[in-house]
Amino acid sequence: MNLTQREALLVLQDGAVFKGLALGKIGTAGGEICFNTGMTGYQEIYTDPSYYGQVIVNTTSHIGNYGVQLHSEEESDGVKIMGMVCNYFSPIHSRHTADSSLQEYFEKANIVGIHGVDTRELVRHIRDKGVMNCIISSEILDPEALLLELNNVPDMEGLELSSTVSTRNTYEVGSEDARFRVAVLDLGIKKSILTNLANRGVYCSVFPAKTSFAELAAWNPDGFFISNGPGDPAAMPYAVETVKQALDTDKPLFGICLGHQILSLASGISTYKMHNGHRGLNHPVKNLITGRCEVTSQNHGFAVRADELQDHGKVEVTHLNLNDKTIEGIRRKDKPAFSVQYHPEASPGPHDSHYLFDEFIKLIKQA
Ligand SMILES: NC(=O)CC[C@H](N)C(=O)O
Repeated sequence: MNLTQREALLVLQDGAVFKGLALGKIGTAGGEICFNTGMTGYQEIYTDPSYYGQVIVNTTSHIGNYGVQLHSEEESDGVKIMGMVCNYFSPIHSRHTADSSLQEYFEKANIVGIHGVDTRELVRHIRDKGVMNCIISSEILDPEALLLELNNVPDMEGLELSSTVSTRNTYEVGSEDARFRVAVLDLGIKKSILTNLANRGVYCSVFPAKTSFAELAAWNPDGFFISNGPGDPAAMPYAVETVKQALDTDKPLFGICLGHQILSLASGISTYKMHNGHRGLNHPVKNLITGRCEVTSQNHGFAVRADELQDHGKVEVTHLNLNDKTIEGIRRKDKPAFSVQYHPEASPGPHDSHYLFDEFIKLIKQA
């Protein structure tokens, strides 16, 4: 497949302009600009619903070179990012199991991208200035006009997005004869989380984001799972309320990423927007209980406040990020509930943290 040599532009909210070439669909797209440093797993990243509303910069030097696999490497029912920026975009792919090229995949999903951008320069710029919105276009090549368009891109702070990407209808995953039943609150769940639960003998019922606690409880679960997802956790009082009520049952509860932030909010700890998020596959995290270091997969732009966790009567910190000491995991002292900010399902990423799923099962068995 040949790429066009059509020009494209990336314009940041602060007026910085980067020139490149078009990829994917010809068009215009805006969102919050985020960089992911992972060297593999681009398809899992593009289909992770937590990236909804965001334009992804892949800092790895080659993108597209292994094509895409239609179902096995998708983390949801399709591409969820708003747009993509990279340095070298490969028009050809070589992997005998690939179903198509990334170019074709993006065209079908209506995703606009730009390649040939010096991603090192771009990331240094965002790293220093902090996270901001951006717009990419292969149809409007006037920076001033794009800056005006950028005003229509909503600010991520205060934005509720889970109800847009969550399932419309409740569905089940796993075998009905499984040993345990877990009610999953889908705030934008990745498929591999459900696979990890089902592989451990869990029958999951996956509920839409705005399902009331009464509906979850009526299914008579043995435990609750609160998923990852896009947007600002502080804009989701409905999910915080559901988690508060789930905690009152004293049944085991496990949260990942957005789910971790919601458990924190439900426990009286606030969240904040980070200067830049953590997105990549090699973030070192210290498990404070075992003293071990885990190499983790991460994708978040908000975090929970460390100062509010000091001497907190009901919550203790279980995991710390070794790069910047941000909170990576908590557990309730008074309830069988815990959560992590990073992604133990490791898709894409290292498998160091799979044990957390086992710990959830152990809590359910004990209960
Ligand atoms: N992966 C996630 O669940 C992301 C959570 C949240 N939207 C954040 O950016 O921090």
